[in-house]
Amino acid sequence: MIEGTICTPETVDKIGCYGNALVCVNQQGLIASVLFPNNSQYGEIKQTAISQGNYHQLAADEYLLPGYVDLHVHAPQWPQAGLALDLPLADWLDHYTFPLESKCSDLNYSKTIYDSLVKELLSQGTTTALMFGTIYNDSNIILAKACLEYGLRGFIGQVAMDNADQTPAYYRNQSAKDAIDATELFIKQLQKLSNDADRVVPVITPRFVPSCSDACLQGLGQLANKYNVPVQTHVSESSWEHGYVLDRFKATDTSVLDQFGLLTDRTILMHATHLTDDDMDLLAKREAALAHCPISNAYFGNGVMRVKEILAKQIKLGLGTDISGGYSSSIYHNIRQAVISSRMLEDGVDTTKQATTRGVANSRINIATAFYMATVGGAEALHLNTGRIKEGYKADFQVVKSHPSVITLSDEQMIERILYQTQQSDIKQVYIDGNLVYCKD
Ligand SMILES: Nc1nc2[nH]cnc2c(=O)[nH]1
Repeated sequence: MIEGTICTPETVDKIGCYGNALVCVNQQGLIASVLFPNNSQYGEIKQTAISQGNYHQLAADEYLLPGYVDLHVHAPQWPQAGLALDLPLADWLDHYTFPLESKCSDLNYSKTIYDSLVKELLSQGTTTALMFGTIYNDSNIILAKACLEYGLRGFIGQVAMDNADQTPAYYRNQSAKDAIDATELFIKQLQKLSNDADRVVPVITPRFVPSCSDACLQGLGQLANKYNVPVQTHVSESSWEHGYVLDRFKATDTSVLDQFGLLTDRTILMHATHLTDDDMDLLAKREAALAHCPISNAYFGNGVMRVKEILAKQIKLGLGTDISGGYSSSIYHNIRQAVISSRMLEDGVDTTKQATTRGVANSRINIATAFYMATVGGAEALHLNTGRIKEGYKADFQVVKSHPSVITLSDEQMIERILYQTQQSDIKQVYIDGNLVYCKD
């Protein structure tokens, strides 16, 4: 049981902050109740928890927030975070990223980097991560075991990439069949490894349309239908990538994925900076989700995702760090960048143009919306009942210490400042399913 001030997303642009909340967690790791002093049972329930040694009172400057859902991580790229951002997407993949990922054929190396990554994500307040692994089954299993060992809820993809035109010989599936078989094997392996259905979850992962043959996309679509597991891939990420798919299929990524049976209500598509209106309508119709990676998009996206329009169309939308296209492992940094990028989209950036024609009107989002995406948006994309501090939701929390203020702030101002100013060292504890998985010092 935790007592203190809670901050939880209420609507897409409103955060609720409540003092003296008593958050009770049951044996299943769910929030059993959130009580306030005006509740007649408050005192008795609190006393029982204290006498059972099951009570944690937050300090006056600490706040309880939901843990974050990071909807896009490339686990094998963790050693490269904060490096190598000087090339456009296709060159970056060829020059830096494929060579780096191919190192995961070494399982000792895999264990070192995956242990480090999982611990890092927890220390950033991330409680669920949707991750790309590599083409190597054994290495991906090591990532899953790291999630189980340290407690992170991990959705993990066996990467499929067999198109010889767009992938190097040293790092590709030898055939479409090889990619499909490896994916099916991984689904079975992970389902066996995880007793509890949602601690480590296999994800069908065509890297992106350019790196897959038609036969590979077709086979993965059949697996999506057979196993009803999540699907993840990059879409319409850069001018080059968007144009490549238009050239090859005379259609956009979103509609190509749909043709191959890969656009389901369990699909999460990353980046999507070049979506058309038709793409958005199709996404809404299929109930597929999007992952906004605003830091990464500033490097590779060649544009800003139209977040406001996407939300208005009720498309599920979460946030991702995109390690290592994004330099940071922090969802806080991406919350801030999501707001900043939306402001630049609205205002435009080329001051040689008239202010009235420079930007895209009505594009800005506020920090509450970015927080909503980091919590509820990501949770909805993965069909998880997490992301809110509310009865029935998973007890996935972070305890954050606020920075001292020279003026008195309301709780609403405090959460705004927390979202803008929290650093890794301010995150004191992290809980997943009610279990303490990270404690600073
Ligand atoms: N940002 C990003 N985009 C991709 N498109 C295909 N592969 C990748 C990748 O590793 N990172």
